[in-house]
Amino acid sequence: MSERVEIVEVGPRDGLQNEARAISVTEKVRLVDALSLVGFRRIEVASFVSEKWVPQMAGSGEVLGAITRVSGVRYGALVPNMRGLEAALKAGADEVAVFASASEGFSQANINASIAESLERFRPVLARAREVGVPVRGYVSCVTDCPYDGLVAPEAVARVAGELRTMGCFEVSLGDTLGRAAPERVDAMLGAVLERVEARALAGHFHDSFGRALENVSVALGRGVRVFDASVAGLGGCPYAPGAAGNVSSESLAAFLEAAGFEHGLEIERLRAAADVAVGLWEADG
Ligand SMILES: CC(C)(COP(=O)([O-])OP(=O)([O-])OC[C@H]1O[C@@H](n2cnc3c(N)ncnc32)[C@H](O)[C@@H]1OP(=O)([O-])[O-])[C@@H](O)C(=O)NCCC(=O)NCCSC(=O)C[C@@](C)(O)CC(=O)[O-]
Repeated sequence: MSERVEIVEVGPRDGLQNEARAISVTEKVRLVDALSLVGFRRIEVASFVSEKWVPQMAGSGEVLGAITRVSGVRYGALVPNMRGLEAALKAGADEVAVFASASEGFSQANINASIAESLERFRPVLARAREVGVPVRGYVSCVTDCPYDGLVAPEAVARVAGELRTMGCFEVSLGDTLGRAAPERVDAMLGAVLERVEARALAGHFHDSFGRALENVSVALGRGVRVFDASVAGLGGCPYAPGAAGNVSSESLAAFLEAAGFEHGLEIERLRAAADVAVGLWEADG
């Protein structure tokens, strides 16, 4: 039997947070419901951040309340602080994610805090989530390149990833936020991170601005990473990373993994149907 690689669907969050127009709760729910039938074990559907900072994620509580939950699927949400965590718990998120950066410039631009301040902010979030039995994922953004500070040193990524893991994150997702990473730099970054975090607790999160995301997935597979984030129809980007395109598309990642001899557990026809729903959102965008 071939080895399993998990694709974590992040389109409803990472994708829609960057859309130009306001997407209604009904439209978001339609997309999540289509994705729920595909076979993903985890779908990131919400973000409990300031509506002033990211207006596109308004209504996240309503989205979590209105989706048709499918057994075996964990529905996740981003939380930047305790307030976000409490809102996510109230809305019934099955998993939450805190998000840090390996570069100071992006940390300030994205969450108005230094890296050290952000990690301190996350400690009580992890403690409270542990109390109520909700798993916490940790993101590290800008793992090779930062839109404000330029190149990021592998050791800086390893430090933040190690802190998040030590704090209790069950998984650390390494984000090439700009989609600018060259495979050899991803390899060097992973070499440093693996000194502190075991491969089974890592995920790869590659944006595809320059068409190199799948090469970077390949490098990470070679390093033992077996979880990758992807976005249906390649939706997305980050409002605080100018010029960044969406994540690698879930469809191309599934095809790539299949060709490389891995099992992903997704039903391709249903994935295509969900991609049609996502493309419909763009078309409505004009
Ligand atoms: C962290 C803050 C809130 C700090 O924002 P701040 O201005 O420093 O802090 P604040 O405490 O003064 O809060 C500002 C306002 O937000 C409210 N507020 C405070 N907390 C919350 C909350 N949880 N939910 C809702 N509202 C909140 C708070 O009440 C206040 O409202 P006001 O008094 O002005 O009316 C802000 O910077 C923020 O929301 N940033 C989020 C930015 C974001 O979501 N970026 C995109 C996601 S990260 C990403 O895309 C990278 C990733 C994960 O995909 C991986 C990758 O690709 O690299």
